[in-house]
Amino acid sequence: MNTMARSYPEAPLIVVMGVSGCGKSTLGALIADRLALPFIDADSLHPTSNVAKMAAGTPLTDDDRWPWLARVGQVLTDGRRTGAGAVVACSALKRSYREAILAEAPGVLFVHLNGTKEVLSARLQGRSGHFMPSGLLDSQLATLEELAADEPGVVVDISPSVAVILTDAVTRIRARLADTQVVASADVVLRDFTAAEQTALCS
Ligand SMILES: Nc1ncnc2c1ncn2[C@@H]1O[C@H](COP(=O)(O)OP(=O)(O)O)[C@@H](O)[C@H]1O
Ligand SMILES: O=C(O)[C@H](O)[C@@H](O)[C@H](O)[C@H](O)COP(=O)(O)O
Repeated sequence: MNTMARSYPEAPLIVVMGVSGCGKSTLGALIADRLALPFIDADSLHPTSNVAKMAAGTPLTDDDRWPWLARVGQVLTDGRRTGAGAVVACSALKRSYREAILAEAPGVLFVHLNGTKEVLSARLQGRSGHFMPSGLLDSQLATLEELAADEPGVVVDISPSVAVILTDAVTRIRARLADTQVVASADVVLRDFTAAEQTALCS
């Protein structure tokens, strides 16, 4: 295993963002593993009323999302306070949502998983056992305000395989963290895939 350790002044706080089906849960967990950080899926932070609403095919409103975004901010703040850092999968569709997260947890780096409607639709069609219906994709795309160049973050194309996206994301994150020193109070171990992990991801 090729391992690289680096000291940072603060624990990394990363939000993996984008519309439903872009790969936040899948890639968020893998990015967290690669950066040796805890992973939290913001799907689990929604109140049951939000989940019921989405499951019934109704898009959330700002008023539905604000309390949820506050919980996301709290989880990130906890990651900062404990020194553990955090990777959170959270759609964070609008700039105002990202600004609210940043107000709560300054220093967050956003990783926007960006893809075409065709790719997103295919990924959602292939997913089972999730409360979010694929029919909400249009509303998600209409709500999305893409990560702008003046926001703290990186944009990653989701069309390739999970393994390729992961390598791209981690490379961009490492570069940004090295540039901005946004990260980790303790040593953060950034490791490459083992051969077994590569095989599993590419199968
Ligand atoms: N690069 C990829 N190639 C193929 N399938 C993918 C890729 N990324 C994610 N998936 C699949 O697409 C679906 C949506 O991914 P998921 O992580 O649940 O997205 P999100 O959390 O953003 O809604 C899942 O079934 C997942 O396994
Ligand atoms: O703001 C929203 O409308 C929701 O939070 C949505 O964007 C989010 O993505 C859901 O939690 C669905 O879950 P998946 O993104 O995992 O499909």
